[in-house]
Amino acid sequence: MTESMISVADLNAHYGLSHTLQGLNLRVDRECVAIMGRNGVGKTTLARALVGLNPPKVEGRISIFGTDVSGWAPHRIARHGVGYVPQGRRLFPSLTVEEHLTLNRRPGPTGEQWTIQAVYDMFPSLAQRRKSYGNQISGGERSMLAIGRALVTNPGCLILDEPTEGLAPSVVETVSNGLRDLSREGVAVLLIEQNVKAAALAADRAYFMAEGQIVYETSDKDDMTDDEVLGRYLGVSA
Ligand SMILES: Nc1ncnc2c1ncn2[C@@H]1O[C@H](COP(=O)(O)OP(=O)(O)OP(=O)(O)O)[C@@H](O)[C@H]1O
Repeated sequence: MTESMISVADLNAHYGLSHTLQGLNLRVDRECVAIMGRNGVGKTTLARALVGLNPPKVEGRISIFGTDVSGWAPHRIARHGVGYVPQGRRLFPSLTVEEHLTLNRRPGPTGEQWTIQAVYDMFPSLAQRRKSYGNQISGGERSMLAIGRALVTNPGCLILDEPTEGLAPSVVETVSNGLRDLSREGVAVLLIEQNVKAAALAADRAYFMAEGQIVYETSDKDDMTDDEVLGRYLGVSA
């Protein structure tokens, strides 16, 4: 059997005495996989561990494209072909929309198809704001720019931490459809998402996370939005 694009085995993370990730296992192939879970269960900690932004203590194995990247620095993981859309977006107030894209643009494992124009085609409102600075755009535009900035690196794997936060429903749909299409083109997409409808639209499979572990896995879209399932594993409803 060939190794998955992302493979995580027995991942543990600690913040001081707090054991945040507790022996977590997951895999992502050429598909879109959602991670769903309540606030504070460790979703961001997981995303950060995958891209090398570690809390004080992390143990376990993280393999990306068949290479063990455990302990690698974030820039090395990025160069390996991993795109990351962080929560909080981390944009630069002194750079324009276009400069954010230009500075990050490079060919990646999937070639060069994600040009700046391709990002503008996906998010037309960014094209209109191309000369605006990172601190002069709306929350939704910030999310779009953070996604665009990851896409122009032409990643082979894309990790997104609540990318639809702050987006209008029509743009949520654009993003979800875009992520689904990206996975169809062979990119491994790991989508942390609290918007269950957005997750179900984009994802082929979902992991439900609670207290630092995966507690449920499904590839049934109805399950992903089912009130009984969501209530049982996440304590929320769709
Ligand atoms: N820098 C830190 N120092 C200490 N504890 C932290 C730190 N960052 C996160 N934690 C704790 O680790 C746990 C997991 O946090 P994390 O941000 O990974 O959760 P999350 O599932 O992404 O939550 P949310 O959906 O609210 O973003 C929480 O209890 C949080 O308080």
